[in-house]
Amino acid sequence: MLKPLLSFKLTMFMQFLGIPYHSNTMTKPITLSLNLTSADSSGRLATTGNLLSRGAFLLRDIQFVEILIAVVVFIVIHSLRQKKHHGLPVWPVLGMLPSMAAGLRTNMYEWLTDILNQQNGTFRFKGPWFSSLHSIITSDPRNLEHLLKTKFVVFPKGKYFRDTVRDLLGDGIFNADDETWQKQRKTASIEFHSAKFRHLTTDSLFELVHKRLLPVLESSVKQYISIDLQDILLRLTFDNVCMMAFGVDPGCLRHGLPEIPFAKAFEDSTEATVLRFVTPTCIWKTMRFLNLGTERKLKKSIKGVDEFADNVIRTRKKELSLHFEGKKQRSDLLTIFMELKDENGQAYSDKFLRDICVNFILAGRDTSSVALSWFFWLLHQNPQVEEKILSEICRVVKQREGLKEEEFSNSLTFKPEEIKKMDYLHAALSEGLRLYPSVPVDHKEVVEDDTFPDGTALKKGTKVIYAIYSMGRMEAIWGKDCREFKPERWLRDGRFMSESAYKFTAFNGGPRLCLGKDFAYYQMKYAAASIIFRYHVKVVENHPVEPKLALTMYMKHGLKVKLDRRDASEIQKYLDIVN
Ligand code: HEM
Repeated sequence: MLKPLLSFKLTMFMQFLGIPYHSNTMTKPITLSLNLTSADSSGRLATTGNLLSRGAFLLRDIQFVEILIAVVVFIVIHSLRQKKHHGLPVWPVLGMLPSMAAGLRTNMYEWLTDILNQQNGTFRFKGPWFSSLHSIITSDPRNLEHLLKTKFVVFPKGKYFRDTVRDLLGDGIFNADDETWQKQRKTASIEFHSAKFRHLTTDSLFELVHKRLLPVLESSVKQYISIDLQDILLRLTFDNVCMMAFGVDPGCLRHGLPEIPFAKAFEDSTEATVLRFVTPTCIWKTMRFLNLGTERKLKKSIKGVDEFADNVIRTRKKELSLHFEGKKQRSDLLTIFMELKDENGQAYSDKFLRDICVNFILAGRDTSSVALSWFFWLLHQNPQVEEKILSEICRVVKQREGLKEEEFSNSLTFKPEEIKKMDYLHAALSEGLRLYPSVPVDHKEVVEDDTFPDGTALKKGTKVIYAIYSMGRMEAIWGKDCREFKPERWLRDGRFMSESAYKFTAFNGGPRLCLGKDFAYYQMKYAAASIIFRYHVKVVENHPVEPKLALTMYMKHGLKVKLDRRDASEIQKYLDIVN
């Protein structure tokens, strides 16, 4: 890089003097002065003077070049030496951006994990001068407890996060702080714990699994074709969460797997939003202003999301205003929030209602489906875990009173209390989430000077990123076998034992602990048990599996699998074992 630049400069000056010069013949200054003396003998004094001054200029220039080389070498060595202290080289002007760019081209989360491991769990990312990328990145459970619980008020989501995702998430729960957040959290929390809402969600899941998911899977078996399991699971959870949020079934999961414009718009908008986090703010804001590139895509996809939401809100308002006698009472979030009033006694605006629903869809759609995708991939590599899950399913169902053996057929359905008893499955899903958390990194902002328990000083305005993915791969937290898939680490005497939320942060912790955690486990366990009981899920050979850079941890190339139906003798084997 440096050599061509210098040789280009020398070539220019040689040409200026009229001396033939090739970059590979680094002519020494002495040779040059000899040439100048021989030119003197021709008696042309003016030319000689000219040449002498040109020569002096050249010598000065060569000194300049040498100084330049020395400065550049110094900068390179100095920047590289910073790696020891800061975890990464720190370049003038660009800070750590070149290393981050390289990290983005590989597996970003593994790249981050390596640095955090070298830096004892916390490091300071220095972005380019005047950029918004400076931050503290941590995976230390002590710091997590401090920021998520002990000093919760000092670490809100903050202005940077809110500004970055506002176009998509508005003032919805994921993107709100203070009263706006509290209000939504309180209402949604009451709702999530109400029996009516639980029935709505479990009933809708039951219908989706038995009337849509299993028939779609069965049809792939009959046709001997492979399917993208991640896509199918995303459709399942999308339909399920739209029922919870809007009370509307978009019908993504059905035969033929149709492309639903709302689902597509939703996916595109989350993808384009996440790119803002790795782009200096001034650049994406300029792109947004000029309606260019990813910002143009974002604008278009948000329009698609808004159109769907506006339509549902308008229809629901009309429906509620009619007050049909004897009409079945709806218990979705949209209806609940529509019936509430704000602090001035006014109904919530359509925009706010849209924000609430979009945030819940984001919360409930991508998280459980990507968690299940990674889980099935891990099962494929750990068949002994799959066997233990199947054995547990058979043992739990066998405890049913008056059970007949023919019930162990393709039409078996699980009862909610049976799902609860499946501790090993619960442990296996938790283990999957430890290694592949659906939200791999999360973000906070410091609103007053503070210090982390590990001694890191935090200035007001600092951004803090907690690396949930990396936490699952820290020997200091999980021991030497931290990279192994071992559901047993979650069990004591066969019972599931939960871990501290600051060590296992897949569901966040403190006052902002995931509101849908219990439902998510139920949903994942129900879907997983229903699939595992009927099929072996085999990942197609050589299918590439790697995470995609997004708000949630998608598999970049989906999960191509082929299903094999389990035969009755296999189930019988497990029934005999449990007998
Ligand atoms: C495996 C499944 C899930 C995982 C791993 C998960 C994880 C998380 C995480 C990490 C957060 C914190 C996000 C943040 O503050 O930046 C969160 C918040 C939240 N989750 Fe979940 N989630 C899951 C499923 C669900 C489901 C199914 C729902 C409901 C439909 C849900 C509803 C929420 C809500 C409403 C919040 C916001 C809480 C708040 O800010 O007060 N989640 N979840």
